[in-house]
Amino acid sequence: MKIAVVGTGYVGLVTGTCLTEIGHNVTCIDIDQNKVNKMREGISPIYEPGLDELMKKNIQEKRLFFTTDHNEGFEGADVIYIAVGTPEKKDGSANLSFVEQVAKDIATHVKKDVIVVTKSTVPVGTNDWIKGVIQKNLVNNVKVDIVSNPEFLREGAAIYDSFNGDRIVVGTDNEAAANIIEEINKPFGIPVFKTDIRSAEMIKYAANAFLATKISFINEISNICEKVGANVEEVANGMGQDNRIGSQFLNAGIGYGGSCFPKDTKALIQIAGNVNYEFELLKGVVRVNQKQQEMLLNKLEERFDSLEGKKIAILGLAFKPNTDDMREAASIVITKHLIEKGANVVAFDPVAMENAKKILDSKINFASNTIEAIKDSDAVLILTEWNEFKDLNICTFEEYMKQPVIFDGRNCFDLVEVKKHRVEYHSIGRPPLINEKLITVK
Ligand SMILES: NC(=O)C1=CN([C@@H]2O[C@H](COP(=O)(O)OP(=O)(O)OC[C@H]3O[C@@H](n4cnc5c(N)ncnc54)[C@H](O)[C@@H]3O)[C@@H](O)[C@H]2O)C=CC1
Ligand SMILES: O=C(O)[C@H]1O[C@H](OP(=O)(O)OP(=O)(O)OC[C@H]2O[C@@H](n3ccc(=O)[nH]c3=O)[C@H](O)[C@@H]2O)[C@H](O)[C@@H](O)[C@@H]1O
Repeated sequence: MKIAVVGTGYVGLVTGTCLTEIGHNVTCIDIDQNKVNKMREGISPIYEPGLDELMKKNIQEKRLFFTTDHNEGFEGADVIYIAVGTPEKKDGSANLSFVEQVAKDIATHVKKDVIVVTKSTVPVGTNDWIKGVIQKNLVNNVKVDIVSNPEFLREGAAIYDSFNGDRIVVGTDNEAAANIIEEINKPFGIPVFKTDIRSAEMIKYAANAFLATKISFINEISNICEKVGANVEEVANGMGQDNRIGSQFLNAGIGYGGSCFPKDTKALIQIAGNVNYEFELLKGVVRVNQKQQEMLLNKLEERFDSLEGKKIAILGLAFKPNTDDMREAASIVITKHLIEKGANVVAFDPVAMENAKKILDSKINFASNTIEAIKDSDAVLILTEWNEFKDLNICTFEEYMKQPVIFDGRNCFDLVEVKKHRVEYHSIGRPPLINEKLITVK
């Protein structure tokens, strides 16, 4: 099958590359010439484990191509995937201007019948609107079918998820188009769930909102655990063993970030609001998440008389491990606050430093490794649970910090292990550990 993918971000590039891996011929189109130049060399512009290797292999086997020219990319395509961004507007609703531009480009350039598949996360009703935009601007007399095919991959595990997803959702009012999309995806061996377009669009928002709800729920439980002397990890473990609840997405921390949960929860509140429905539960989920990002800061500020001039080390800047994505990362809010309080902030992240430097305060110093970041610091804040940090021997904090006061926003360490060391350790939803022999200043 000859396929064009428009937009080569996390979704488009991974989708395009994985479709070539199962034998399709794919041209990826992006308006960013620098990205396209890199990708032609088999270099991914984003950090995603395993992606470069797959790209190089399929470029070599002449199945994967890149261009900035929509006309060239659409030439002969049986199917066109839309995978451009749908970022948040100021009012929380989804910005559909990139999608609109692609719909117009499709209308201008397609010369044969084609199926347009929307992978981007778009509000309910958008696929009908896309169809309208294409029909209105269509230059040639061709038939265009529309399919909603929302994406469920996670950054950092995108290749794995593409080959091991739980389901592929195909929403359309045209059975023949649904069958073709099912056939394209057959080699992945993932069950296909066929439904109508609006339900498919809603499934995507409902799934993300539900996962976000699980996170905010466990974060609220963690805050109560701290006050009543319970341990949130034990609680999540005990809850998760009930199959009706499930053990995933019950890790308490400093809230969810990333390019999707924050924007998609707010967009769903808007979608509901547009039909005069107040999604009270989801509004609470969003509020709890904002509050949770500040929890670690509150602990830090309670612990020290002043942060003025204190050296605070930040371990982890990306919104989660195995990605260089800084969108809506908790580190943005936390470092901003520390700088405002006059702290001397030194940060380190194994892969997100380049992106972080572009958006974080210029007063932040960036270290080139963990030791350099924590050396002579008054406190360390762990914001991303990279394995590199989880595997640290606690002795490292004792050895290098001015005083080993640790604020762990991702519960990276086992309390039994921490207890063996002369450190002060604050985590999320678990009792603080303060070694009696440790003398620290406030
Ligand atoms: N990032 C993720 O993990 C997931 C994202 N999604 C959804 O998928 C969509 C894409 O997300 P990301 O891949 O993160 O976006 P992104 O922002 O990383 O990439 C979008 C790409 O589209 C390109 N672009 C914009 N307009 C274009 C045009 N007219 N023609 C060609 N290229 C154009 C941009 O240059 C950029 O490279 C969003 O709707 C998002 O909500 C869904 C599931 C997972
Ligand atoms: O629509 C999307 O873009 C994607 O959003 C999420 O994927 P992603 O944002 O890549 O990352 P997650 O692993 O879901 O983590 C999101 C945030 O939640 C936080 N999280 C996750 C799980 C948990 O138990 N606790 C928790 O705080 C993470 O630290 C991170 O900040 C969904 O998991 C994907 O299914 C979806 O396709």
